[in-house]
Amino acid sequence: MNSDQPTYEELQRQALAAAEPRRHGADTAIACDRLVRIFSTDGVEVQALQGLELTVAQGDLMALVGASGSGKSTLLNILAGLDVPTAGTASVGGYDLLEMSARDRLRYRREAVGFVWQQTARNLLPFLTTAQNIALPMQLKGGRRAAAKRHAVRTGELLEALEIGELANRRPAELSGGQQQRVAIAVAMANDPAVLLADEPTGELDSETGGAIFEAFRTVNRELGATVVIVTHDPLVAGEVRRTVAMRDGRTSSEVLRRTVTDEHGAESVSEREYVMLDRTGRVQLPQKFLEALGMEHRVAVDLAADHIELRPDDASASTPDGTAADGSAPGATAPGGAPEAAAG
Ligand SMILES: Nc1ncnc2c1ncn2[C@@H]1O[C@H](COP(=O)(O)OP(=O)(O)OP(=O)(O)O)[C@@H](O)[C@H]1O
Repeated sequence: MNSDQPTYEELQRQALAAAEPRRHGADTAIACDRLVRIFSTDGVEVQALQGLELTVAQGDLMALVGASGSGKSTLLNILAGLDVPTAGTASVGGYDLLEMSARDRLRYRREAVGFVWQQTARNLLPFLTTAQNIALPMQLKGGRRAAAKRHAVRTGELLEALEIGELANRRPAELSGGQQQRVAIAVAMANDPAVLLADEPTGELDSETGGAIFEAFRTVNRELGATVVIVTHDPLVAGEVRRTVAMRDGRTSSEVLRRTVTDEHGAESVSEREYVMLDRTGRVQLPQKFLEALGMEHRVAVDLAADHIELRPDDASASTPDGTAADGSAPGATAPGGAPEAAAG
C-alpha cells in the first residue's frame, strides 16, 4: 500500500472531526454551520440553503448581497426566528435556532432580534404614533408596572439617537418613507436586541433617503452596540460597510473586507480585499470571473508554494510524455495573465 495513503483510523478521525459542530468564541453574535433549508411545493424540492456557513462577530455591521434566488431572504427569515432550517446548526445571541421551544422562539423574536422589512408599511402599526410604536415591543415583552417609566426613557433615547424626536406624535401615514424606516429601526431596537436584521431596507427609497437610512443603521451599530446584518441590492450600502458577504446557490461564496489605512502623510484611504470561503472539507468556490478569464472548468492543477496555493488551468491533456507542455514551457509555469490563488488557511 502507498505510504501516502491515510490509514482507516486516520480517515475515521477526519470524518468525525468534520462532523463535529464548529466551536465559536464568546464574541460571536451569529454562527451558522452547514445550514440547509429545503422547500417542498407540489412535490418539487428547492434547496434554498445548501450547507451555508457564516460567522458574524458581535458589533459587526455587515451587508449580505447575491443574485435573486441565492437564498438571502431564506437565511434572514431563519435568523429572525420566523422559519426553521431543515438541517445544520444556527445560533444567534446564544439561542439555538433549531432546538428552541415555541415559547423560547417567541421570546427570541421579541427580545433577541430586531427586524426591519423593505415594505415600510409592514414595520409599523398604522393607528399608533411613533412613540407608541416604539413603546409597543417593550409592553409586549411585559414586566413589572414600574416598567412604564423605563419604557418612556428608552423611547426617548431612541427618538434622540435616530433624530426623530419631532415625529414622536405622528402616525405612520403622516411620515415620509425615509422617516418611516427610521422609526422602524427604533421599533426594532426597542428591546435592545443583540442582533438587528434588515431585508432591503432602502429598496423603496431614493438614493439620498437610502443614504440617510444607512446612516441610521450605522448609528445603532456604533452608539447602541447592535450587530447589524443588512440584505441589500444597493451598491452604495454594500460599498460602505466593513464586511460584505456574497451568497451564491444557497451558500456564502465570497466576501469583501474593507479597512481604513493611513499612509505616512496621515492621509486616509479605504483598502478592499476579496476573500472566498473555505469550508472545513477544504472546498472553495472560485469567483466565476476568474474561472472564465483563464478558461478553467472541470478540474485545475493545484500546487503548494511556501505561503500560498497555486491553481492553474488543467494542462494534462496538453503535456508531452517528457513532462513539458505542448507549447514548450516547463510544467507548472504561471498561466498567461497570472493564475488565481486560493488562500492557504
Ligand atoms: N416558501 C418557499 N417555498 C418554496 N420555495 C421557496 C420559498 N421561499 C424561497 N423559495 C425558493 O428558495 C430559493 C431562495 O429564495 P430566497 O427568497 O431566499 O432568495 P433571495 O436571494 O432572497 O432572492 P431575492 O433577492 O429575489 O429576494 C429560490 O429558488 C426561491 O424560489
